[in-house]
Amino acid sequence: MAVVYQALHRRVSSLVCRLHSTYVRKMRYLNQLKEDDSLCRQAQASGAFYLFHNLSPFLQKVGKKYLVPQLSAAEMKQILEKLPEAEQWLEKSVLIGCSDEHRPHFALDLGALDKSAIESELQGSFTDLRKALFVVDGKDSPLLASAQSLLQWHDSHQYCSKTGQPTQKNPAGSKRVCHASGVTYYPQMSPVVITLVSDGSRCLLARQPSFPQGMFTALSGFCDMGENVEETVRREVAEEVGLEVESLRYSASQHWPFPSSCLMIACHALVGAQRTEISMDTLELEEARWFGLEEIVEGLKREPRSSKQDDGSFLPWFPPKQAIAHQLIREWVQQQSAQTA
Ligand SMILES: NC(=O)C1=CN([C@@H]2O[C@H](COP(=O)(O)OP(=O)(O)OC[C@H]3O[C@@H](n4cnc5c(N)ncnc54)[C@H](O)[C@@H]3O)[C@@H](O)[C@H]2O)C=CC1
Ligand SMILES: [Mg+2]
Repeated sequence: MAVVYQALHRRVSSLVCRLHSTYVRKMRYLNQLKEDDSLCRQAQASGAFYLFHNLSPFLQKVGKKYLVPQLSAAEMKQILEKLPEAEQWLEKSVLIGCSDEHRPHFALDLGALDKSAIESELQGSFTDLRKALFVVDGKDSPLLASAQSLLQWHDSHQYCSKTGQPTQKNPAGSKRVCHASGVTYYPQMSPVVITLVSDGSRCLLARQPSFPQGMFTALSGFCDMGENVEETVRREVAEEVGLEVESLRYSASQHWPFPSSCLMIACHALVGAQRTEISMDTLELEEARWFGLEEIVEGLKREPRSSKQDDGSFLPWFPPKQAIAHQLIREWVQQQSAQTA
């Protein structure tokens, strides 16, 4: 009876599944792979693999374009067969998504192998993520960022912080377990607010000494334990530029892999038009100032390369479109342009 019931249940589930959209089916499949270890191991055999070497993604340059190649499990085995424990290597991979046709995608770091040997065999190069994100196709940047963050998290959570014993990852890489203490560790992100402060007609941008010359961006800061987003925005703006936020509006969010997996929560904030005198935190910032609409529009057009002046100074430029700061600045321009039209 139980067998009949299970068969019926499977049939109904598969019928219900077929009624769902491609997106829903894909998300359910990915969740199954995270929960079902043997299904995930089987999926590796038909998977596509993205390669990293010490957290730098593998790219191929074709003409002027940088491609992010996917390798089949068979191609992976060819590369790995030169290693003593080839099978165990595939186990180190982490699940990072799947195609609409349910071909699972994995990322694998081959940091223990000779980098130049792989590069010449596969005709490409392992490229620092800070460069890779900005040269690949827009749809590939979030994939590289999340894959690298997950690999980085596994790399830095090899041991249980309670017992000091090694932790084991599940095949999908969605968690690590310490079998001695029973503690399960899940990949973590740090929430960070990024705020574009405006006084109604100007916006405030700042730079840290570590930024490339001439680059200004919106104020940012990590959320403290126990804070909500509104409290972090108010505190960070007060700390960094000495201003009081009167109101704020959520814009969008973005996963950001630097320094290690942040969830960037982007907001627009308004300060009183009569209370705009900046008192800058010189420990964190090198410069913070108000920008008018015209200067922002010019800055958005400027390439970092063309920012240097003959006298050695730099004209302001802003983060590229892959960074959520760029989106905040563009939204502010649209809002100002609509107001003045
Ligand atoms: N995608 C984007 O458009 C942008 C992203 N960001 C990212 O936001 C991050 C945070 O911005 P900051 O102004 O530097 O933050 P911040 O103003 O909070 O200052 C950084 C300091 O906060 C402390 N801190 C507290 N929690 C931390 C944690 N979980 N991890 C590391 N440090 C922590 C450290 O002492 C660190 O030096 C940056 O790392 C940057 O990569 C910043 C601007 C634009
Ligand atoms: Mg900050």
